[in-house]
Amino acid sequence: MTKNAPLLVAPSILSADFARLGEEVAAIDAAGADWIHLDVMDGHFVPNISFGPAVIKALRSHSRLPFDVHLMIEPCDPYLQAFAEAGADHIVIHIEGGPHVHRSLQTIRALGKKAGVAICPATPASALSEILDLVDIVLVMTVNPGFGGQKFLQSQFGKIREILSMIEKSGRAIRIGVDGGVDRDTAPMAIEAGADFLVAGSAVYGQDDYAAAISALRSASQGTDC
Ligand SMILES: O=C(CO)[C@@H](O)[C@H](O)COP(=O)(O)O
Ligand SMILES: [Fe+2]
Repeated sequence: MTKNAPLLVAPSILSADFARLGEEVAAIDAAGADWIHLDVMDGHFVPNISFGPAVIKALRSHSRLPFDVHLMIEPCDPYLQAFAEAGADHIVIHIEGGPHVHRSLQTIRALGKKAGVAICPATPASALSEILDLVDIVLVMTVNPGFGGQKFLQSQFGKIREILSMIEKSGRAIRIGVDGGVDRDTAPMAIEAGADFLVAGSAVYGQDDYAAAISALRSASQGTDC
């Protein structure tokens, strides 16, 4: 966990009831979420299709919480402005999403949004070394992106630790989160390794009581050294 960073919980609406998305966003806001995580999938970078800027724009009026938009699309550059205008507060792109990630991060910052980079399980931490000065958020994928409800890959713990150490050396206030398979069993280990925010889809929307589910994840930081 990065210094002085309280643990944040970002439920992913990928596991929400898509027929009632507005209500589902308002419900996790009321249940104590810190950020709303919105997974955008294109059927090309990942083998699934979710939703785009029009849906995000329609959801914007249902919560004032930061919209944390995880773009699993390739290319992303032609759409960054549309996501910014739709109401994204954070735009998280993939380090594997194209040859010009540096430029895409510059564009996100120029749009006045927090810039994030996500890293797939097969990509080493060292891939981040040349762009860390441009990011506010690092999202470590603890599943292969594309679907909710997958099993947390414990092989990623070493990478979380390595990225935390890179962040500490940079001296910048960069948030580091985990995404995929996060639940009350895996959250404490992810936090112990260095995560300071948790993205969780099924572990929140799969429960009847969203507030209890969020609070169970938040309390996962108790009992760790953080
Ligand atoms: O980005 C992704 C999947 O690609 C995630 O944000 C999922 O939505 C997380 O779902 P769970 O693994 O928590 O069910
Ligand atoms: Fe995600």
